[in-house]
Amino acid sequence: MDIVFIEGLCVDATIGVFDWERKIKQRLSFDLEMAWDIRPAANTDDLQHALDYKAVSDRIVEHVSTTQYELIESLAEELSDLLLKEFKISWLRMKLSKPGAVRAAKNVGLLIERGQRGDR
Ligand SMILES: Nc1nc2c(c(=O)[nH]1)N=C([C@H](O)[C@@H](O)CO)CN2
Repeated sequence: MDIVFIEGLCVDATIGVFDWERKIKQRLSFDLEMAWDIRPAANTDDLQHALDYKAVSDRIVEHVSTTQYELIESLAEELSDLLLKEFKISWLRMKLSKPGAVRAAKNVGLLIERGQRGDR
């Protein structure tokens, strides 16, 4: 299976478990790998047959900037679920980074895989 990817998609979000976090925006960053057979798009040279990384990126920005969660786990789960359904993606790997969360760390976050990868 082929992969369509998005790296370093940054969105400012209201997210966190502490009261002060509800009053500010914090930068989140997303790296996504999404299973997709690219041959129909390649054979037709038609975006209709491609997994449109711009449309996926726009959807992520819209969802993250219009919702509020305490845990990044909740956001990751909801977002991966809606991407799988809305874009008919069979499998994805999502790295969700909250780089400002721990002062002593360069980065913290989650790496999740959802769906069925299919043929490898
Ligand atoms: N596994 C998680 N651990 C923590 C989270 C989280 O969302 N998932 N969140 C926090 C705080 O909101 C933190 O980001 C503030 O510094 C702590 N641990």
